[in-house]
Amino acid sequence: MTSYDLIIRNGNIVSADSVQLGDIAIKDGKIQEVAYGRKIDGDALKEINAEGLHVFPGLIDSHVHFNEPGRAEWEGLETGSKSLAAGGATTFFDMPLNSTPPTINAENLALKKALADQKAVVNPRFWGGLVPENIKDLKGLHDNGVIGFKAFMSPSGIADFNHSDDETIFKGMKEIASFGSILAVHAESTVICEQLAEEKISQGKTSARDYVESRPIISEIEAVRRIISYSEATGCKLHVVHASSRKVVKIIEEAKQRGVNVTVETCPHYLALTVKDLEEKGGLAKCAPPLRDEDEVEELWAALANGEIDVIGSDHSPAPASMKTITDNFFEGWGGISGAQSTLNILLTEGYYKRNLPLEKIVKLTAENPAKRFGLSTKGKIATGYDADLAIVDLNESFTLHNEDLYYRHKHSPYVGMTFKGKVKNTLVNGEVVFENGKIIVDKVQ
Ligand SMILES: NC(=O)NC(NC(N)=O)C(=O)[O-]
Ligand SMILES: [Zn+2]
Ligand SMILES: [Zn+2]
Repeated sequence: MTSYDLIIRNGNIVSADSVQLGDIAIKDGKIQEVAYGRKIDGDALKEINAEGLHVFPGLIDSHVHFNEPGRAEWEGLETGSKSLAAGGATTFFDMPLNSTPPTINAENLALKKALADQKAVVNPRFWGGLVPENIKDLKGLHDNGVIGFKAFMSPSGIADFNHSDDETIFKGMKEIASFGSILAVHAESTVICEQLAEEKISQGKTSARDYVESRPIISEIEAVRRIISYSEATGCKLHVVHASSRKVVKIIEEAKQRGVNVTVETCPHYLALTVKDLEEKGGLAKCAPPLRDEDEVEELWAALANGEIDVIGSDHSPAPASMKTITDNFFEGWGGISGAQSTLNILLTEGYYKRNLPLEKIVKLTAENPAKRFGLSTKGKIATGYDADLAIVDLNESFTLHNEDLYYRHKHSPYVGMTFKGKVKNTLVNGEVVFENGKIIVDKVQ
């Protein structure tokens, strides 16, 4: 009898504090042994020779919108999860909105879970929503295993997911704190964004730059300050998603220092793209908060290097091409970027290669930190007893991203045409190879 299901030999194993040569043995979906600097004895049903390659903990993408049920024509759990696997991600947290019905009660959560069980090729997890109508449903969502709750402080762009006024947020946070869960927020100020947009539009100012100026950094800062105060008043754990600027991160940093239980996410697009890209690529690069200028991008990289940011999530928020085509009015068209497949590519090319961001930091931001923050006790690390969720990467291989390389339902992305260094060769989910030689080789996660 063979000792293991799989042995990965001679890979450079990347953890949050080191990169070391070693072997990894896997059985029953779990990592059985990690041997640094020596060979694992015993045999296996399959061996992968990882000589010259790097083995990362699979990415945990804590922020995707896969739109199913109800809006699968925008993406779907199958295409969305396949794109993650192709990019080295092994777990996703699906946001409660852009699916219909949205995940705002236990019944709707059950619908989404059942579909993910049939279709996802990586591990699915779910956020519940906090909306003005569902305070009474939060506990039921929690009891059914949501990661936490997501609220919008400004309009979400989706009719069946209302944004939360301050009363809702405060009440919701008290409730969420009562069972020890966490609130994730889209933090932009409704007052600032709406009034500035109204002004611009009434003056016929609708360029990319006008759109960006209608959602300024101060609008994020104002909302973040307010929600931090609510967190301090209620004791509710807080996670600020998609911070677009280090100035926002600084506010969160100060709160952390006072002992507030708050973390912050940024996204690959704020690290790889600027307002210029929005001007050039149009709707493909439209999101909210919007892309910023180059100096902000560099500051965000500095914040990453300095450990001020906790998590990188893709905020993959796809839509059909027709909704991403903007001719002259940037206030029209879907706000959301298709990018889930490229997170690691961007961190390696723009981070590791261009700005000396250590591989260890990439592991922290994409695996170890999200696992810790959101209570995935068997994920995020390459260590004995952990789930065998892994990405094997050739750091020396370069490629240019083409539309046809994308697994998304709609094969467009602002990253198409970019040349990346570092290519995912294999992705393993629960010990099973799901992506190999450029192809997805399973139908669903085991
Ligand atoms: N309805 C959305 O998917 N919105 C998303 N859109 C972005 N980020 O542009 C988000 O996370 O706010
Ligand atoms: Zn958002
Ligand atoms: Zn989002």
